[in-house]
Amino acid sequence: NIRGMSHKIVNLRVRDVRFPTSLEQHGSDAMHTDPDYSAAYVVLDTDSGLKGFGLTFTLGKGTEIVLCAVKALAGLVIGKSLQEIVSNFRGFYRLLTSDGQMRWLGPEKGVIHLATAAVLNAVWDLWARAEGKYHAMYLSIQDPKQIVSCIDFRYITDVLTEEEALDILVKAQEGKKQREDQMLKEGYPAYTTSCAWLGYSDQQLKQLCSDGLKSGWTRFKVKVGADLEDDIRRCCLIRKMIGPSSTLMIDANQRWDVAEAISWVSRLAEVKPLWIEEPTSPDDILGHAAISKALAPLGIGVATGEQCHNRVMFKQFLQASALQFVQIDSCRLGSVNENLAVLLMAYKFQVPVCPHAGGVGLCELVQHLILFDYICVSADLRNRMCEYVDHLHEHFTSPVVIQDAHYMPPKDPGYSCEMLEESVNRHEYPEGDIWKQEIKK
Ligand SMILES: C[C@H](O)[C@@H](O)[C@@H](O)[C@H](O)C(=O)O
Ligand SMILES: [Mg+2]
Repeated sequence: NIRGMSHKIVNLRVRDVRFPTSLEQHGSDAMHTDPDYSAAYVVLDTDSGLKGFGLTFTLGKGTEIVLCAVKALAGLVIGKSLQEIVSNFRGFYRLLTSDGQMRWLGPEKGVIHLATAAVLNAVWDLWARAEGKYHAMYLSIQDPKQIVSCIDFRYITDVLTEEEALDILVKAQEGKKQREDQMLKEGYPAYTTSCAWLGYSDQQLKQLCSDGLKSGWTRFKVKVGADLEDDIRRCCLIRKMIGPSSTLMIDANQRWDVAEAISWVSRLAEVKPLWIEEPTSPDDILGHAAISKALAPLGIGVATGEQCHNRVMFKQFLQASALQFVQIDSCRLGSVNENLAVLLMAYKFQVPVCPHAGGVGLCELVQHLILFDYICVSADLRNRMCEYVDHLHEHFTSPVVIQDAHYMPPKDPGYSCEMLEESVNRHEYPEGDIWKQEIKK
Protein backbone atom coordinates (compact mmCIF):
# COMPACT_ATOMS: atom_id res chain seq x y z
CA ASN A 1 0.00 0.00 0.00
CA ILE A 2 1.06 3.58 -0.63
CA ARG A 3 1.53 5.13 2.80
CA GLY A 4 -1.03 2.79 4.28
CA MET A 5 -3.77 3.39 1.71
CA SER A 6 -4.79 1.77 -1.56
CA HIS A 7 -6.58 4.83 -3.02
CA LYS A 8 -9.36 3.13 -4.94
CA ILE A 9 -10.51 5.22 -7.91
CA VAL A 10 -14.24 5.71 -7.52
CA ASN A 11 -14.95 8.22 -10.25
CA LEU A 12 -13.49 9.83 -13.38
CA ARG A 13 -14.73 13.20 -14.53
CA VAL A 14 -13.70 14.85 -17.79
CA ARG A 15 -14.39 18.42 -18.90
CA ASP A 16 -14.07 20.36 -22.15
CA VAL A 17 -12.01 23.45 -21.33
CA ARG A 18 -11.26 25.92 -24.11
CA PHE A 19 -9.48 29.26 -24.31
CA PRO A 20 -10.26 31.68 -27.16
CA THR A 21 -6.56 32.19 -28.03
CA SER A 22 -7.34 32.43 -31.75
CA LEU A 23 -8.92 35.85 -31.24
CA GLU A 24 -5.46 37.38 -30.91
CA GLN A 25 -3.64 34.82 -33.05
CA HIS A 26 -1.70 33.39 -30.13
CA GLY A 27 -0.42 29.96 -31.11
CA SER A 28 -0.96 30.53 -34.84
CA ASP A 29 1.26 28.73 -37.33
CA ALA A 30 1.33 27.87 -41.03
CA MET A 31 -1.22 25.07 -40.61
CA HIS A 32 -3.18 26.02 -37.50
CA THR A 33 -4.29 29.52 -38.32
CA ASP A 34 -6.99 29.83 -35.65
CA PRO A 35 -6.04 27.65 -32.67
CA ASP A 36 -8.12 27.81 -29.52
CA TYR A 37 -5.87 26.21 -26.92
CA SER A 38 -7.96 23.58 -25.16
CA ALA A 39 -7.80 20.61 -22.87
CA ALA A 40 -9.71 17.49 -22.06
CA TYR A 41 -9.35 17.87 -18.32
CA VAL A 42 -9.59 14.76 -16.15
CA VAL A 43 -10.17 14.49 -12.42
CA LEU A 44 -9.88 11.13 -10.65
CA ASP A 45 -11.67 10.78 -7.32
CA THR A 46 -10.54 8.15 -4.83
CA ASP A 47 -12.09 6.62 -1.73
CA SER A 48 -9.37 8.26 0.37
CA GLY A 49 -10.41 11.72 -0.76
CA LEU A 50 -7.16 12.23 -2.66
CA LYS A 51 -7.63 13.42 -6.25
CA GLY A 52 -5.55 13.09 -9.39
CA PHE A 53 -5.59 15.78 -12.10
CA GLY A 54 -4.60 15.18 -15.71
CA LEU A 55 -5.16 16.65 -19.12
CA THR A 56 -4.42 16.31 -22.76
CA PHE A 57 -3.87 19.31 -25.01
CA THR A 58 -6.14 19.77 -28.04
CA LEU A 59 -7.50 22.56 -30.22
CA GLY A 60 -11.08 23.84 -29.95
CA LYS A 61 -13.58 21.58 -31.64
CA GLY A 62 -11.29 18.56 -31.44
CA THR A 63 -11.79 18.53 -27.69
CA GLU A 64 -15.29 17.07 -27.84
CA ILE A 65 -14.00 13.99 -29.65
CA VAL A 66 -11.22 13.49 -27.11
CA LEU A 67 -13.82 13.76 -24.36
CA CYS A 68 -15.79 10.86 -25.88
CA ALA A 69 -12.62 8.78 -25.99
CA VAL A 70 -11.78 9.52 -22.36
CA LYS A 71 -15.30 8.47 -21.37
CA ALA A 72 -14.87 5.25 -23.33
CA LEU A 73 -11.70 4.47 -21.34
CA ALA A 74 -13.20 5.37 -17.96
CA GLY A 75 -14.56 1.87 -17.36
CA LEU A 76 -11.01 0.50 -17.42
CA VAL A 77 -9.97 2.84 -14.63
CA ILE A 78 -12.90 3.16 -12.22
CA GLY A 79 -12.80 0.51 -9.53
CA LYS A 80 -9.02 0.02 -9.70
CA SER A 81 -6.85 1.12 -6.82
CA LEU A 82 -3.76 3.22 -7.33
CA GLN A 83 -1.85 0.50 -5.52
CA GLU A 84 -3.06 -2.11 -8.05
CA ILE A 85 -2.20 0.15 -11.00
CA VAL A 86 1.33 1.10 -10.01
CA SER A 87 2.29 -2.36 -8.86
CA ASN A 88 1.86 -3.38 -12.49
CA PHE A 89 1.97 -0.07 -14.35
CA ARG A 90 3.17 -1.66 -17.58
CA GLY A 91 0.15 -3.95 -17.45
CA PHE A 92 -2.19 -1.02 -16.86
CA TYR A 93 -0.69 0.91 -19.78
CA ARG A 94 -1.33 -2.16 -21.94
CA LEU A 95 -4.85 -2.50 -20.64
CA LEU A 96 -5.66 1.03 -21.80
CA THR A 97 -3.84 0.76 -25.14
CA SER A 98 -4.75 -2.80 -26.08
CA ASP A 99 -8.47 -3.01 -25.37
CA GLY A 100 -9.77 -5.50 -27.92
CA GLN A 101 -12.37 -3.14 -29.34
CA MET A 102 -10.93 0.31 -28.79
CA ARG A 103 -7.44 -0.43 -30.09
CA TRP A 104 -8.98 -0.44 -33.55
CA LEU A 105 -9.16 3.35 -33.24
CA GLY A 106 -5.38 3.59 -32.84
CA PRO A 107 -3.53 1.57 -31.96
CA GLU A 108 -1.48 3.98 -29.83
CA LYS A 109 -2.14 6.99 -32.01
CA GLY A 110 -4.67 9.73 -32.63
CA VAL A 111 -7.62 10.60 -30.46
CA ILE A 112 -7.62 7.41 -28.44
CA HIS A 113 -3.96 7.94 -27.55
CA LEU A 114 -4.51 11.58 -26.57
CA ALA A 115 -7.29 10.32 -24.30
CA THR A 116 -4.99 7.65 -22.86
CA ALA A 117 -2.49 10.40 -22.05
CA ALA A 118 -5.12 12.48 -20.24
CA VAL A 119 -6.09 9.51 -18.07
CA LEU A 120 -2.55 8.34 -17.37
CA ASN A 121 -1.34 11.87 -16.64
CA ALA A 122 -4.00 11.99 -13.92
CA VAL A 123 -2.82 8.63 -12.56
CA TRP A 124 0.80 9.88 -12.40
CA ASP A 125 -0.41 13.00 -10.63
CA LEU A 126 -2.37 10.91 -8.14
CA TRP A 127 0.62 8.65 -7.55
CA ALA A 128 2.98 11.52 -6.83
CA ARG A 129 0.48 13.12 -4.48
CA ALA A 130 -0.08 9.82 -2.68
CA GLU A 131 3.66 9.42 -2.13
CA GLY A 132 3.91 12.40 0.16
CA LYS A 133 3.13 15.95 0.75
CA TYR A 134 6.00 17.56 -1.14
CA HIS A 135 6.48 15.07 -3.89
CA ALA A 136 6.72 16.63 -7.33
CA MET A 137 6.08 14.07 -10.07
CA TYR A 138 9.62 14.03 -11.47
CA LEU A 139 10.83 12.81 -8.10
CA SER A 140 8.57 9.75 -8.28
CA ILE A 141 10.57 8.36 -11.17
CA GLN A 142 13.91 7.79 -9.55
CA ASP A 143 14.30 4.10 -8.88
CA PRO A 144 15.67 2.35 -12.00
CA LYS A 145 13.75 -0.90 -11.47
CA GLN A 146 10.51 0.91 -10.88
CA ILE A 147 11.05 3.07 -13.95
CA VAL A 148 11.52 0.14 -16.32
CA SER A 149 8.49 -1.57 -14.80
CA CYS A 150 6.34 1.31 -16.13
CA ILE A 151 7.50 0.97 -19.73
CA ASP A 152 5.89 -1.19 -22.39
CA PHE A 153 8.86 -2.47 -24.40
CA ARG A 154 6.65 -4.14 -27.00
CA TYR A 155 7.82 -3.17 -30.53
CA ILE A 156 11.06 -1.52 -29.39
CA THR A 157 13.19 -4.41 -28.12
CA ASP A 158 15.11 -4.42 -31.41
CA VAL A 159 16.71 -1.15 -30.27
CA LEU A 160 16.17 -1.10 -26.51
CA THR A 161 15.64 -4.05 -24.21
CA GLU A 162 14.52 -3.86 -20.62
CA GLU A 163 18.02 -4.90 -19.50
CA GLU A 164 19.68 -2.14 -21.54
CA ALA A 165 17.24 0.43 -20.20
CA LEU A 166 17.98 -0.68 -16.66
CA ASP A 167 21.69 -0.50 -17.36
CA ILE A 168 21.42 3.10 -18.65
CA LEU A 169 19.43 4.14 -15.59
CA VAL A 170 21.72 2.42 -13.12
CA LYS A 171 24.82 4.02 -14.67
CA ALA A 172 23.16 7.45 -14.52
CA GLN A 173 22.73 7.12 -10.76
CA GLU A 174 26.22 8.49 -10.47
CA GLY A 175 26.16 12.23 -9.92
CA LYS A 176 22.39 12.27 -9.64
CA LYS A 177 22.30 14.20 -6.40
CA GLN A 178 24.60 16.93 -7.78
CA ARG A 179 22.43 17.29 -10.87
CA GLU A 180 19.30 17.53 -8.77
CA ASP A 181 20.91 20.26 -6.64
CA GLN A 182 22.14 22.03 -9.76
CA MET A 183 18.59 22.06 -11.18
CA LEU A 184 17.19 23.39 -7.92
CA LYS A 185 19.72 26.20 -8.08
CA GLU A 186 19.92 27.04 -11.79
CA GLY A 187 16.85 25.48 -13.37
CA TYR A 188 16.60 23.83 -16.79
CA PRO A 189 17.41 25.98 -19.88
CA ALA A 190 14.41 27.10 -21.92
CA TYR A 191 13.61 28.82 -25.20
CA THR A 192 10.62 30.97 -26.04
CA THR A 193 8.09 30.69 -28.86
CA SER A 194 5.91 33.52 -27.59
CA CYS A 195 7.49 36.29 -29.65
CA ALA A 196 6.82 35.11 -33.17
CA TRP A 197 3.52 33.38 -33.89
CA LEU A 198 2.66 33.50 -37.56
CA GLY A 199 -0.33 35.79 -37.15
CA TYR A 200 1.63 38.52 -35.31
CA SER A 201 2.52 41.77 -37.06
CA ASP A 202 6.14 42.92 -37.48
CA GLN A 203 5.46 45.58 -34.87
CA GLN A 204 4.36 42.92 -32.40
CA LEU A 205 7.39 40.74 -33.20
CA LYS A 206 9.71 43.64 -32.48
CA GLN A 207 8.01 44.58 -29.23
CA LEU A 208 7.85 40.99 -27.92
CA CYS A 209 11.41 40.28 -28.97
CA SER A 210 12.75 43.32 -27.20
CA ASP A 211 10.69 42.46 -24.08
CA GLY A 212 12.04 38.90 -24.30
CA LEU A 213 15.64 40.06 -24.51
CA LYS A 214 15.10 42.27 -21.50
CA SER A 215 13.78 39.31 -19.48
CA GLY A 216 16.90 37.30 -20.30
CA TRP A 217 15.78 35.12 -23.20
CA THR A 218 18.55 34.11 -25.60
CA ARG A 219 16.77 31.41 -27.64
CA PHE A 220 13.82 32.21 -29.87
CA LYS A 221 11.57 30.17 -32.16
CA VAL A 222 9.88 31.72 -35.18
CA LYS A 223 6.92 30.37 -37.14
CA VAL A 224 7.49 30.06 -40.87
CA GLY A 225 6.07 28.31 -43.91
CA ALA A 226 3.21 30.37 -45.30
CA ASP A 227 5.08 32.86 -47.51
CA LEU A 228 8.80 32.77 -48.30
CA GLU A 229 9.33 36.51 -48.67
CA ASP A 230 7.53 37.12 -45.35
CA ASP A 231 9.66 34.46 -43.69
CA ILE A 232 12.88 36.02 -44.93
CA ARG A 233 11.80 39.46 -43.73
CA ARG A 234 10.56 38.27 -40.33
CA CYS A 235 13.53 36.00 -39.63
CA CYS A 236 16.05 38.69 -40.64
CA LEU A 237 14.28 41.17 -38.40
CA ILE A 238 14.49 38.80 -35.45
CA ARG A 239 18.07 37.73 -36.12
CA LYS A 240 19.05 41.38 -36.22
CA MET A 241 17.34 42.06 -32.91
CA ILE A 242 18.71 39.06 -31.04
CA GLY A 243 22.23 39.31 -32.46
CA PRO A 244 24.55 36.59 -33.78
CA SER A 245 25.18 34.85 -30.47
CA SER A 246 21.54 34.12 -29.61
CA THR A 247 19.85 31.00 -30.92
CA LEU A 248 17.07 31.04 -33.50
CA MET A 249 14.86 28.09 -34.47
CA ILE A 250 12.20 27.93 -37.17
CA ASP A 251 8.98 25.88 -37.22
CA ALA A 252 6.90 25.11 -40.34
CA ASN A 253 4.26 22.87 -38.72
CA GLN A 254 4.24 20.34 -41.60
CA ARG A 255 3.67 22.80 -44.39
CA TRP A 256 5.94 21.49 -47.18
CA ASP A 257 6.69 18.56 -49.43
CA VAL A 258 10.22 17.21 -49.11
CA ALA A 259 11.91 19.05 -51.98
CA GLU A 260 10.10 22.27 -51.17
CA ALA A 261 11.24 22.02 -47.54
CA ILE A 262 14.85 21.74 -48.63
CA SER A 263 14.74 24.68 -51.03
CA TRP A 264 12.68 26.92 -48.70
CA VAL A 265 14.89 26.31 -45.68
CA SER A 266 18.04 26.79 -47.79
CA ARG A 267 16.79 30.29 -48.53
CA LEU A 268 16.52 30.91 -44.77
CA ALA A 269 20.02 29.59 -44.03
CA GLU A 270 21.38 33.15 -43.86
CA VAL A 271 19.62 33.68 -40.51
CA LYS A 272 21.43 30.62 -39.17
CA PRO A 273 18.59 28.61 -37.67
CA LEU A 274 19.63 25.81 -35.32
CA TRP A 275 16.75 23.67 -36.52
CA ILE A 276 13.80 23.48 -38.84
CA GLU A 277 10.89 21.94 -37.00
CA GLU A 278 8.21 19.77 -38.63
CA PRO A 279 9.21 20.60 -42.22
CA THR A 280 6.83 18.02 -43.72
CA SER A 281 4.23 15.40 -42.78
CA PRO A 282 4.92 14.18 -39.24
CA ASP A 283 4.52 10.60 -40.52
CA ASP A 284 7.14 10.85 -43.24
CA ILE A 285 10.19 9.35 -41.58
CA LEU A 286 12.22 8.89 -44.76
CA GLY A 287 11.23 12.38 -45.92
CA HIS A 288 12.66 13.79 -42.70
CA ALA A 289 15.80 11.73 -43.27
CA ALA A 290 16.20 13.22 -46.76
CA ILE A 291 15.70 16.73 -45.41
CA SER A 292 18.18 16.11 -42.58
CA LYS A 293 20.78 14.92 -45.05
CA ALA A 294 20.28 17.85 -47.41
CA LEU A 295 20.39 20.49 -44.66
CA ALA A 296 23.30 19.08 -42.67
CA PRO A 297 25.94 20.90 -44.79
CA LEU A 298 24.14 24.18 -43.97
CA GLY A 299 24.43 23.44 -40.25
CA ILE A 300 20.64 23.17 -39.86
CA GLY A 301 19.15 20.23 -37.97
CA VAL A 302 15.65 18.76 -38.18
CA ALA A 303 13.42 18.71 -35.11
CA THR A 304 10.13 16.90 -34.78
CA GLY A 305 7.88 15.06 -32.35
CA GLU A 306 4.88 17.14 -31.27
CA GLN A 307 2.77 15.03 -33.62
CA CYS A 308 4.85 11.85 -33.55
CA HIS A 309 2.28 9.24 -32.56
CA ASN A 310 4.20 6.80 -30.45
CA ARG A 311 7.48 5.17 -29.38
CA VAL A 312 7.57 3.03 -32.52
CA MET A 313 7.72 6.04 -34.78
CA PHE A 314 10.36 7.70 -32.60
CA LYS A 315 12.33 4.48 -32.85
CA GLN A 316 12.28 4.65 -36.63
CA PHE A 317 13.08 8.39 -36.73
CA LEU A 318 16.15 7.58 -34.64
CA GLN A 319 17.11 4.51 -36.66
CA ALA A 320 16.84 6.47 -39.91
CA SER A 321 18.83 9.51 -38.62
CA ALA A 322 15.74 11.48 -39.59
CA LEU A 323 15.88 13.96 -36.73
CA GLN A 324 18.59 15.74 -34.78
CA PHE A 325 16.33 16.98 -31.96
CA VAL A 326 13.72 14.78 -30.28
CA GLN A 327 10.62 16.76 -29.33
CA ILE A 328 8.72 14.63 -26.87
CA ASP A 329 5.23 15.75 -25.92
CA SER A 330 3.58 15.00 -22.58
CA CYS A 331 0.16 14.40 -24.14
CA ARG A 332 0.81 13.12 -27.67
CA LEU A 333 2.52 9.99 -26.33
CA GLY A 334 0.94 7.68 -23.78
CA SER A 335 1.90 9.82 -20.78
CA VAL A 336 5.04 9.37 -18.69
CA ASN A 337 5.17 5.64 -19.42
CA GLU A 338 5.73 6.00 -23.14
CA ASN A 339 7.85 9.16 -22.81
CA LEU A 340 10.27 7.23 -20.59
CA ALA A 341 10.80 4.78 -23.45
CA VAL A 342 11.53 7.60 -25.89
CA LEU A 343 13.94 9.38 -23.52
CA LEU A 344 15.91 6.16 -23.13
CA MET A 345 15.99 5.48 -26.88
CA ALA A 346 17.12 9.06 -27.56
CA TYR A 347 19.90 8.56 -25.04
CA LYS A 348 20.96 5.36 -26.72
CA PHE A 349 21.19 7.13 -30.09
CA GLN A 350 22.79 10.17 -28.43
CA VAL A 351 20.23 12.54 -29.91
CA PRO A 352 19.30 15.48 -27.64
CA VAL A 353 15.74 15.82 -26.34
CA CYS A 354 14.17 19.30 -26.58
CA PRO A 355 10.54 18.87 -25.52
CA HIS A 356 7.53 20.44 -27.16
CA ALA A 357 5.56 22.58 -24.73
CA GLY A 358 3.23 25.56 -24.75
CA GLY A 359 -0.42 25.00 -25.54
CA VAL A 360 -2.30 24.87 -22.27
CA GLY A 361 -0.63 22.87 -19.53
CA LEU A 362 2.14 21.38 -21.68
CA CYS A 363 4.88 23.43 -19.98
CA GLU A 364 3.53 22.43 -16.57
CA LEU A 365 3.67 18.75 -17.53
CA VAL A 366 6.79 18.42 -19.63
CA GLN A 367 9.10 20.23 -17.19
CA HIS A 368 8.91 17.07 -15.07
CA LEU A 369 10.00 14.87 -17.98
CA ILE A 370 12.96 16.99 -18.99
CA LEU A 371 14.16 17.34 -15.39
CA PHE A 372 13.99 13.58 -15.15
CA ASP A 373 15.91 13.26 -18.41
CA TYR A 374 18.77 15.40 -17.14
CA ILE A 375 18.91 14.03 -13.61
CA CYS A 376 18.35 10.34 -14.33
CA VAL A 377 19.19 9.65 -18.00
CA SER A 378 21.25 12.01 -20.14
CA ALA A 379 23.27 13.93 -17.53
CA ASP A 380 23.93 16.35 -20.37
CA LEU A 381 22.72 19.87 -21.18
CA ARG A 382 24.55 20.35 -24.47
CA ASN A 383 22.18 21.27 -27.31
CA ARG A 384 19.24 20.82 -24.98
CA MET A 385 16.48 23.21 -24.01
CA CYS A 386 12.81 23.00 -23.23
CA GLU A 387 10.18 25.04 -25.05
CA TYR A 388 8.33 27.76 -23.15
CA VAL A 389 5.27 29.69 -24.19
CA ASP A 390 3.92 32.52 -22.12
CA HIS A 391 0.18 31.81 -22.22
CA LEU A 392 -2.46 30.56 -19.80
CA HIS A 393 -0.27 29.68 -16.82
CA GLU A 394 -2.48 31.76 -14.58
CA HIS A 395 -5.15 29.05 -14.77
CA PHE A 396 -3.08 26.47 -12.87
CA THR A 397 -2.79 25.98 -9.13
CA SER A 398 0.99 25.40 -9.49
CA PRO A 399 2.08 27.26 -12.61
CA VAL A 400 5.61 26.86 -13.99
CA VAL A 401 8.25 29.15 -12.58
CA ILE A 402 10.64 30.68 -15.11
CA GLN A 403 13.72 32.47 -13.86
CA ASP A 404 16.21 34.00 -16.22
CA ALA A 405 14.98 31.81 -19.10
CA HIS A 406 15.18 28.61 -17.05
CA TYR A 407 12.47 26.30 -15.71
CA MET A 408 12.79 26.17 -11.92
CA PRO A 409 11.88 22.67 -10.62
CA PRO A 410 8.28 22.42 -9.41
CA LYS A 411 7.98 22.05 -5.67
CA ASP A 412 4.29 21.29 -5.16
CA PRO A 413 3.13 17.68 -4.97
CA GLY A 414 1.89 16.06 -8.18
CA TYR A 415 2.23 16.58 -11.93
CA SER A 416 1.41 20.34 -11.92
CA CYS A 417 -1.70 20.23 -14.11
CA GLU A 418 -4.46 20.95 -11.62
CA MET A 419 -6.45 23.91 -12.88
CA LEU A 420 -8.21 26.51 -10.79
CA GLU A 421 -11.84 25.50 -10.37
CA GLU A 422 -12.88 29.03 -11.28
CA SER A 423 -10.91 28.89 -14.55
CA VAL A 424 -12.42 25.54 -15.50
CA ASN A 425 -15.94 26.81 -14.80
CA ARG A 426 -15.45 29.97 -16.81
CA HIS A 427 -13.84 28.26 -19.80
CA GLU A 428 -15.88 25.08 -19.98
CA TYR A 429 -17.39 24.73 -23.43
CA PRO A 430 -20.10 25.74 -24.20
CA GLU A 431 -21.58 26.56 -20.80
CA GLY A 432 -18.81 28.71 -19.26
CA ASP A 433 -19.17 32.49 -19.12
CA ILE A 434 -16.36 33.07 -21.59
CA TRP A 435 -18.09 30.99 -24.27
CA LYS A 436 -21.57 32.26 -23.56
CA GLN A 437 -20.21 35.74 -24.30
CA GLU A 438 -18.32 34.57 -27.39
CA ILE A 439 -21.29 32.72 -28.82
CA LYS A 440 -23.56 35.75 -28.34
CA LYS A 441 -21.17 37.98 -30.35
C1 LIG B 1 -0.93 25.20 -32.73
C2 LIG B 1 0.24 25.31 -31.81
O1 LIG B 1 0.31 26.60 -31.28
C3 LIG B 1 1.56 24.97 -32.49
O2 LIG B 1 1.84 25.98 -33.43
C4 LIG B 1 2.69 24.88 -31.48
O3 LIG B 1 2.47 23.82 -30.64
C5 LIG B 1 4.05 24.80 -32.13
O4 LIG B 1 4.17 23.86 -33.12
C6 LIG B 1 5.21 24.74 -31.17
O5 LIG B 1 6.20 24.15 -31.51
O6 LIG B 1 5.09 25.34 -30.12
MG1 LIG C 1 6.13 23.11 -33.29
